[in-house]
Amino acid sequence: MGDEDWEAEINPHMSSYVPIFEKDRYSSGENGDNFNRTPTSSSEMDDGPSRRDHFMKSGFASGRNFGNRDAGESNKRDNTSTMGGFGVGKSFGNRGFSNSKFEDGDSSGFWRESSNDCEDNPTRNRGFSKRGDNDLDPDECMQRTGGLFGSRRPALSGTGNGDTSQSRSGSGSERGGYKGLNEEVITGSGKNSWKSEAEGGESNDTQGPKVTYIPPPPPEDEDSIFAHYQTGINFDKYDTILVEVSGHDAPPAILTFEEANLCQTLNNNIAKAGYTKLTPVQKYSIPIILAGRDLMACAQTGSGKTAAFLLPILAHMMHDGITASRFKELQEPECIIVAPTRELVNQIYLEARKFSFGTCVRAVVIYGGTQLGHSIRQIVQGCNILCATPGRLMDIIGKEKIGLKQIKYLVLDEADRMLDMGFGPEMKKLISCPGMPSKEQRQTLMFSATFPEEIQRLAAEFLKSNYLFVAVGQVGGACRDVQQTVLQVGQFSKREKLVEILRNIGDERTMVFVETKKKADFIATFLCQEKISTTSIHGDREQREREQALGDFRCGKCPVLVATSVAARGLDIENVQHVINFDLPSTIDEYVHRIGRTGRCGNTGRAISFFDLESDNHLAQPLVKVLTDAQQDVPAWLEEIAFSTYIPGFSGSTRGNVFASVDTRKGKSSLNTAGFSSSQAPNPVDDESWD
Ligand SMILES: Nc1ncnc2c1ncn2[C@@H]1O[C@H](COP(=O)(O)OP(=O)(O)OP(=O)(O)O)[C@@H](O)[C@H]1O
Repeated sequence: MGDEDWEAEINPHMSSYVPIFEKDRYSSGENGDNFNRTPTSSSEMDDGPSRRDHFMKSGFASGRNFGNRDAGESNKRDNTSTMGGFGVGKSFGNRGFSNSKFEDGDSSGFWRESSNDCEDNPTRNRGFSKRGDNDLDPDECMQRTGGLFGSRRPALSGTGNGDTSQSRSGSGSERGGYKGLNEEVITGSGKNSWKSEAEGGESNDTQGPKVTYIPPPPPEDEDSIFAHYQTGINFDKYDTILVEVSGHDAPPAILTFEEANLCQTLNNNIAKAGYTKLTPVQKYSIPIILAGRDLMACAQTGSGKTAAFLLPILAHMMHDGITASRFKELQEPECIIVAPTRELVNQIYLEARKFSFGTCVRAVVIYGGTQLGHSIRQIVQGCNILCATPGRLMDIIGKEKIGLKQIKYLVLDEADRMLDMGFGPEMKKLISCPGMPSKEQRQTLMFSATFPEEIQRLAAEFLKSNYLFVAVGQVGGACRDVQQTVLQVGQFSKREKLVEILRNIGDERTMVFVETKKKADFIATFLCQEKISTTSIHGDREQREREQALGDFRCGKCPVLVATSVAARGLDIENVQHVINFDLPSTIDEYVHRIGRTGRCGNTGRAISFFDLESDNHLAQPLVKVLTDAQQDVPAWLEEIAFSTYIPGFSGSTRGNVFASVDTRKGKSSLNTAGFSSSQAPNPVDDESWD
């Protein structure tokens, strides 16, 4: 089936929809970036762009709201005749949509696509290469080749075009992604190219289009900085969770913020953030970090790990005195925080900005998919805390905008992810960079909700030997505030079931996880056609689109977000009441992170997972374990599958190994059969479904 067929297939369904648009926040002017416009296109001023084009470019803005927009607003959007979205190119063309009518319940077209496309094949990708989604963020994650700690990316090279996710592995459109509105990219050394923006330019003009996106600055007013959501009814239940600290001479936990003895400004900021009581991970981690110890901390999703490292770091900085920010070509931050996805790193930055409000500590965020010159401009204005994704960080270090000599704190958030074979090579390079203080000279902090054994062992290379290990509850366990349901749903019934559930849910915010980028596009389109306001986020979308999608979801404009694993970790979005695993992930760790997007900070949430007997049996055993540990009902059929697929003492099969229940320094973990964690999978391609 060709591109035209796909267009013919989808167009009739789209024609009746006019998607919603916000005023184009990203167009020229507001962020001072003229490069994102299409210079040859007069169409931004034109009337009457086709509805389909708008739909294609809006990121599936909304089914429900279609029809509500006035033409003037939509006319602001680019009206190129190219359908950059689902319509043409490699996105969906040639993917076998023939005979597939969305309405007629015949999903054969889509599923034929899956089976014909090795990138997406849900069956073939199970286990080892389940992450064959290609949904890595090529700018952050260079793991496709090189194996464990071997990356194709030259250390600190300036050759990698740090500005362009596209340049490393093809443009978004080349890679099959949705290509959104106003996503013009400028290549070469034209007047608008990055080369003219940041000194030094780049040597690889021929490598591909430049990314020119400049994210809009976050709001500066105090109310926005301190905006927060309420803790939930189960917040106090955190106190009952067992905490284990291992390692020598751990300082005692604190019970209140006052005991931490933080400076007044920090205390004010904590109060303004609405924090009155410490969460368990904070009670234990804050004194450990204040005592200068290295730490590996594992606590359930949504339980306040970010503040657990930010507050004591800031307290140290305030206490020791830091150099106030001032313009310098080479900045030497005291703290670097790395995280695996752009959205997460941005979120951490906003937290750092909140807690450092009114101090002279300046936090900066840099991440891929944005203009490199913009990152550099942020840094040279002063930088005490640098929040970064690994790819962009290494580029900036390579460009000698960041010196590492002053680093006192190195934080790996989602540390198991940062150390696995996807990001591990970059992290190894980071700690071997010239100037980076040795582990004896710096404080290294690692946080996650999951910590597989072998990752703990890898982590030792980064940590002082006397590091402390804090385990809040079951390491790798799911948050108990999430009510988990597993339904047996075959591939061919999934869409129908999804629509049924979403209609029952109504307008409540729901994240739908799928396994591939193309499927994310497909399901989002399908839901829009079903008049369910939906947007999507995945690694093939332009950064602008990703941020727009997240914004639309956060504010409730699109209450359904279809996502790949790129959104599985760390994201803290108010009011996400439901997570639906349309496709189960390949690993139990990822399942735990995904469902942790709901039920945060003492609030309750629901997770519904479609279990496909054809492809998900390997997850039965760990799923039963996770459900049982979280005191959830376990369906009898799932127990049966788990029993029939039970592998005594299973560890280290090609699917991964048993996840840790304890600090691995205590010896082999006593539990559990629940593993199949991601980290041991040897094939770097496995990581493609990340960012
Ligand atoms: N002591 C506290 N009191 C009130 N709210 C808190 C407290 N600590 C954290 N929070 C809030 O709880 C939410 C979840 O925190 P955070 O994102 O740090 O969780 P996390 O443990 O890092 O989750 P994940 O494992 O998903 O990354 C945030 O909105 C944060 O502001």
